[in-house]
Amino acid sequence: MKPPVFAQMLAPVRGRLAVAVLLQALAAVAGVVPMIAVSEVAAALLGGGARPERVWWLVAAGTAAVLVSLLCAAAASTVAHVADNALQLRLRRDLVRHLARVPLGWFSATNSGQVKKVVQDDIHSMHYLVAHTLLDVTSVVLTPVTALAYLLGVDWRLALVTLLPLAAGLALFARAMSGAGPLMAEYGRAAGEINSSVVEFVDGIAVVKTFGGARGAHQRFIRAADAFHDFFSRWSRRTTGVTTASQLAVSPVVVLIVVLGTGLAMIGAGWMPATDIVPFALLAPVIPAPVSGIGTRIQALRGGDTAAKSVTALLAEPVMPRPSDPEAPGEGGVRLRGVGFSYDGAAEVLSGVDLDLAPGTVTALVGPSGAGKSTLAKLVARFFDVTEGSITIGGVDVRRIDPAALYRTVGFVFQEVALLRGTVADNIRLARPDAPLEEVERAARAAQIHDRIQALPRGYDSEVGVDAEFSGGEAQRISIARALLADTPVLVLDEATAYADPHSEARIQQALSAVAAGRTLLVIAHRLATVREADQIVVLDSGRVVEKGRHAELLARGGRYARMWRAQEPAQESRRTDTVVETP
Ligand SMILES: Nc1ncnc2c1ncn2[C@@H]1O[C@H](COP(=O)(O)OP(=O)(O)OP(=O)(O)O)[C@@H](O)[C@H]1O
Repeated sequence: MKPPVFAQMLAPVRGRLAVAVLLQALAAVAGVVPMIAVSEVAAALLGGGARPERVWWLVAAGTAAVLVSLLCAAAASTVAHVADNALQLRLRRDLVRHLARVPLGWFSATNSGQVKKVVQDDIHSMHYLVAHTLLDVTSVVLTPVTALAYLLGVDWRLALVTLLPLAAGLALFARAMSGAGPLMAEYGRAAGEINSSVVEFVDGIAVVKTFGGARGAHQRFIRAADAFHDFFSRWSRRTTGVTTASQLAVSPVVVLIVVLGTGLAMIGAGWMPATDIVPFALLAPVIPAPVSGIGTRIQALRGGDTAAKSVTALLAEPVMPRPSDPEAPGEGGVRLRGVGFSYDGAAEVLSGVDLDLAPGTVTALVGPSGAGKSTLAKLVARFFDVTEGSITIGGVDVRRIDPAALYRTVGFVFQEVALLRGTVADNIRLARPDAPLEEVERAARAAQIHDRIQALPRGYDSEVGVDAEFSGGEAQRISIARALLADTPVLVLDEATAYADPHSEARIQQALSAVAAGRTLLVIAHRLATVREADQIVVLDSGRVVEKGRHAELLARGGRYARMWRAQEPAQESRRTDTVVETP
């Protein structure tokens, strides 16, 4: 049988955990000693002829054992928590180090959710396992074993009888759990269905209500809740009886009835002295007690193992190879030769793309949705590595450039702007934390956002999310200021389509014109009106370059671009006054 994954993960702190488990074992054994002492005292007193000094010795031993047990348990918990801290620190460091090396493009919304779950929830599950469950299991096993060992010494026959309720409890528990695997999977499915229908309902409530679908979405939730209820009723009907019988079998009353009944019969038959019943009355209920908490402990161990598997899987995500002998990116443009790319190794998203972005020029990428525009743009900033061909900057392959140097060379302005917690100035300074405020302001002015920032209560020191809230268009202009300050010679930008307000849009376009000055710009354009003046327009379709040229040339050619232009023409007319991304 393969050892559980968490066992391998605990290897670095195995020594400390062994010490913690040993201390807990001492605590568990010492915890039984006072009960043994009391039963010995009681037996001695009941039997008559007890020597006072023996009784005092027993009292002293019992008291000392209580102290030892408490101290050992506290020490075990401390050592386990220290081990847990060390493990968490190590895992978090490993995760951060690893995540810094996976391709940037890997961080899609889904994967970011996965990272959040692993770093927060799974590491927490592992904390529970390392700092609590292992010690808990140790005492739950050793306490009854110690009690049983003592009782075997008193009277082995009656000691074996104390095992009967334990055996019955375990057998009933096993019966309740037989076939639980598929049922647990069904439980997971039913609970998941409820969760997703609630999320769907809440997330989409505006859309759902506007389009009159509230009833439908509501129905889905009600159906999921009903299904969960049905499942739960079936589960309860199937297991409640057996689980209750199992709990009853190990309850102190039943244990005492069985053990004392048998004991009294044995005394009556003259098989054992009457005083020997005392230790059994005190210690027998301890023996089957662990059965009542077995379910939660198995659950905790399983949870820890599942969490360890997720952490292992995240640590196994392929990383981007780093150049062993990196080169500095050369001066000059960006060149793509025979570029092919596939996300899954099967479906080709890009193939045979040849493209030259001459220094200081604007290249617009256009094409239908899903043509591969964003993918191509991301390859330039090495969010992923090409599957075929090569991308060079100033003659140096991007794979041979140190990532930090690459990010100083290629900047990105996304449609989805991420403003981080911190001051507005820090947000603009992201790439150059030491940039003086004058430069920050100059960038903000060029990005058409300076006045808005000045109007905030604390100006550039206002905190995003605290006393600075920005609209989508404003946030985009901040990200443009960020790109201006970063001052990368190559800039990739995903043109915003979301900001329909003409005023905001015109200001974004002005800001983009400032960005274009003197830079090699690759812009993903959704509206052709914004790229009329580009030095080069590249039309992508199904991952291939189907046309390339300037606006007038492409129109005159009457091909794909001309058709797209005509299709968008009414929109172009209404936006004719827009500023475009102009060549400097
Ligand atoms: N992270 C990803 N994993 C797998 N497939 C992806 C991923 N991102 C994009 N794709 C797929 O690659 C193809 C090209 O997508 P891409 O986003 O590059 O197109 P696009 O031209 O930018 O589209 P749009 O204009 O709609 O943004 C699509 O079929 C898309 O489903």
